[in-house]
Amino acid sequence: MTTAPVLDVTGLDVHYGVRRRRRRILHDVSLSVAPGETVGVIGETGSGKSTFARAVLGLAAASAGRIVIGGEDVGRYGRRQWRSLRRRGVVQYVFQDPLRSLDPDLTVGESLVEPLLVRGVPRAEAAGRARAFLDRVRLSEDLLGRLPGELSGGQRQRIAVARALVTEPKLVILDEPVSALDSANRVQILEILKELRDAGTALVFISHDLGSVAGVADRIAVLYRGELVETGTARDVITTPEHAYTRLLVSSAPTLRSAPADRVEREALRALLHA
Ligand SMILES: Nc1ncnc2c1ncn2[C@@H]1O[C@H](COP(=O)(O)OP(=O)(O)OP(=O)(O)O)[C@@H](O)[C@H]1O
Repeated sequence: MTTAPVLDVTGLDVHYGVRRRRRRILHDVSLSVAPGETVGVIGETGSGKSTFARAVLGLAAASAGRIVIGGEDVGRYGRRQWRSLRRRGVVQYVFQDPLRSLDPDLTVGESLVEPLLVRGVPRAEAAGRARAFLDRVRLSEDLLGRLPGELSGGQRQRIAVARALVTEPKLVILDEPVSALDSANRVQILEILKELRDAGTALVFISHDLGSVAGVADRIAVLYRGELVETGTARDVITTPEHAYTRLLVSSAPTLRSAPADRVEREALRALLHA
């Protein structure tokens, strides 16, 4: 028996600008994510990663292609339908800047409880679940009464992760969730994501850093100049990268190689890419 994908993107094109300023940012991007699967989307700056996240969340308009989330074709969804999709716990998101994912006027407790109340969970149960999630992201209950502005960057991002996952949505899009954090916080959030992944939510983890994605993702999709040039299991993409750009990424990530990166090889790959 095959299970239906929780996210199914086919032939996605996104353009920005109008008339002579119109530029194609994404071209013919197709990606399918199974329930409970973690897919890493990696690419250099400007390759279109955030645009992909925005299109999947209905924040950037597709000029071609189809996006199906949890069995719903969201192509023509308006703002209200998107809100309903999030409220029904189908899709959630975490951005690089946690202040974009959190309401600055809600305390940590309110931020965690609100999505549960909206879904009809009784208040006492919602409060209990919020506390349990604080524990899962390794934060103390003392923070429940604080506002996002009264937390450190790492604490804020953990709250953003907890808020996105507290309703146990089918799909969470994480756009550079660890890029703004120091290395200790980065490692902790990656550990937390690994644990939460095992709870059954599908994650799309977007990052420019192959090293961050490698330990969390089941599959990796490589975006280069707006096109997906390679998709495969994390192991295959890292051990036998096919596209020259992927080989360059792998050779530039020292923690993924047993031997030090070879400069001559990297220069040859760059030359190949720009030929
Ligand atoms: N609102 C916009 N209007 C016009 N062009 C845009 C807009 N947003 C992004 N772009 C352009 O689209 C391209 C892709 O941007 P995007 O933010 O998706 O890249 P990215 O891979 O996420 O990069 P980064 O890693 O730096 O965040 C870039 O050339 C960017 O300048």
